Amino acid sequence: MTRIGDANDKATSIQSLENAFKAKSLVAVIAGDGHPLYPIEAPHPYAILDFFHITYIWKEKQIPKGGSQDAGEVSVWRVRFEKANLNKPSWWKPGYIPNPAAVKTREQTCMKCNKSSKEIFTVGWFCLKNFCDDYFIFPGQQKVDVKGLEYSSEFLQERTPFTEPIPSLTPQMPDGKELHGTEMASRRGFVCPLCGSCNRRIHWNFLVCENKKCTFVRQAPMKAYPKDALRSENEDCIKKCHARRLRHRPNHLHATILNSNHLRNSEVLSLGGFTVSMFYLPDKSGKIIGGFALLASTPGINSRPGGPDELFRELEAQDIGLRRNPAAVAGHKLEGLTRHFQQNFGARYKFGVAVQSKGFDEAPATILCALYRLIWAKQAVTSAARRYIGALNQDAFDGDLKKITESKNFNELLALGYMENDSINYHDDGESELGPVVAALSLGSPSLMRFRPKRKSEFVLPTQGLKHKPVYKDVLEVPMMHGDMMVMFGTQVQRLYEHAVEPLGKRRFALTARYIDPAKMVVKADKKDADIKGAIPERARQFEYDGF
Ligand SMILES: O=C(O)CCC(=O)C(=O)O
Ligand SMILES: [Fe+2]
Repeated sequence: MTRIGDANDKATSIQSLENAFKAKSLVAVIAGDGHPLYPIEAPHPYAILDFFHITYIWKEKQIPKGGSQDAGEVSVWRVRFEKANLNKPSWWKPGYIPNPAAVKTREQTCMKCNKSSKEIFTVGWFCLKNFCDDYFIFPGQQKVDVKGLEYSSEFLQERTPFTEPIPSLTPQMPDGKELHGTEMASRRGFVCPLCGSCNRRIHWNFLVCENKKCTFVRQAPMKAYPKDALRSENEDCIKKCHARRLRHRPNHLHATILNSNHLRNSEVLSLGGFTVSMFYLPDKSGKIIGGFALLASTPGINSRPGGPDELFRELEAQDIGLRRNPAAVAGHKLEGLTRHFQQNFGARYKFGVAVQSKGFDEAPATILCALYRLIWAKQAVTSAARRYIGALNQDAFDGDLKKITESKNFNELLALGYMENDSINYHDDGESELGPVVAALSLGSPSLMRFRPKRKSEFVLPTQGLKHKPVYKDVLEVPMMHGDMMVMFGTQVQRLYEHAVEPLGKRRFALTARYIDPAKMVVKADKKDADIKGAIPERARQFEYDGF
């Protein structure tokens, strides 16, 4: 890459550095291992140097690397960082201790702009203010020859004392005593107390140093999430959703219908002990292609033995293997992890992220108990949907929809853990080997689930004045409270809609069950693996659920 024009003065990066310079702020400097001026071999892909302060910012002319002088000069920003604590040895330059008072660069005021500039080059002084007519011109009106400019030794050796207090660069390890384990301070990364490496919070129940040469591991068991914290999160969620529902018509019992034109078909019914809100989702021609059901739980259901209260308390006390997995540029030094923590049970569910999987025979009772609740929910919701569409004209729904009740039992369950501020962005559950029904049980903190049509759905709705407007915004927003379940049905729903989940609290589990068709798996070994891992063990029968 060769720079062909002057650097932008308004870029946020230079503006923030200017602000830090003016405010005399401390800046923690992190160096990547690709830097050609590293005086030692870089110990990590990214290494934290120290706290620095900015002591000079100027714009400098140069001939772009790889270009010739004829190609023209360009101006680039330069920022001088000096280490804040000059008495502390620098690990990247062993043995070097600078003398703060040794040298001072000469400064001179420009006759043209009346601003002072440092004499930073060996060739002598000239104005360094890029807005000045005399910028890069010696006082005698002679242009500075940009080729071969060298910084003066005074400028290189100058040191500016930093007189404000310098805090520690190392944040404190999350304190197991005061925290319950899923708040921001716990979910953030940590600095290894053994080797000093910076680490990401990868595992739900323990901390491990990512430096392969280090052995640091520390258990981080969750404390029981306080009941009153859950209560107040629930109250806040109910208030927030209630206020939003009132702003939209029709005012639905549980959900916010953001586009009533779009969601014309909905009903509320009772299934088992649950109040169930059914929303039937259309394609662009208005035909129902499937739907979404929210099964709202009750305190009675939640507190039954083996019910959501017990499941939540068991999940927070156990280590079921939840971890964050590489989501972006896996294996690269810029690798990004999923926001939420995952563990796959049963057949392996392959989506954008590779998640570790355990067979149902290895699954704890909690998972199998949740699985049977979801199997019940699937059966109850799809039967109700079949009744609803059965009463409609044949051309009001997609023909394939009748098959949903015949779809196979779930053979997979993905457990997700969300800490404070974790979320899952818009996506579909539409991988080709997936069955048409997906069901989830929500435990702990409340959350908001949102649905919107995808661009490819080509939805257009007539709006006022008969102009037609595409719809890609949320059409439905549903709170999922502790103990609630949701069911999505219809393959086309996943093709034309996407959903996102935003937890509104600090500890939530979502257990989502699917059917993954081994016959559609390309690799033979995967099919066998799915058959074995997805078989529900006999001992799980005791968890069969009746809807109450
Ligand atoms: O967190 C949830 O309730 C559901 C998450 C989800 O959409 C998924 O697992 O695909
Ligand atoms: Fe999903």
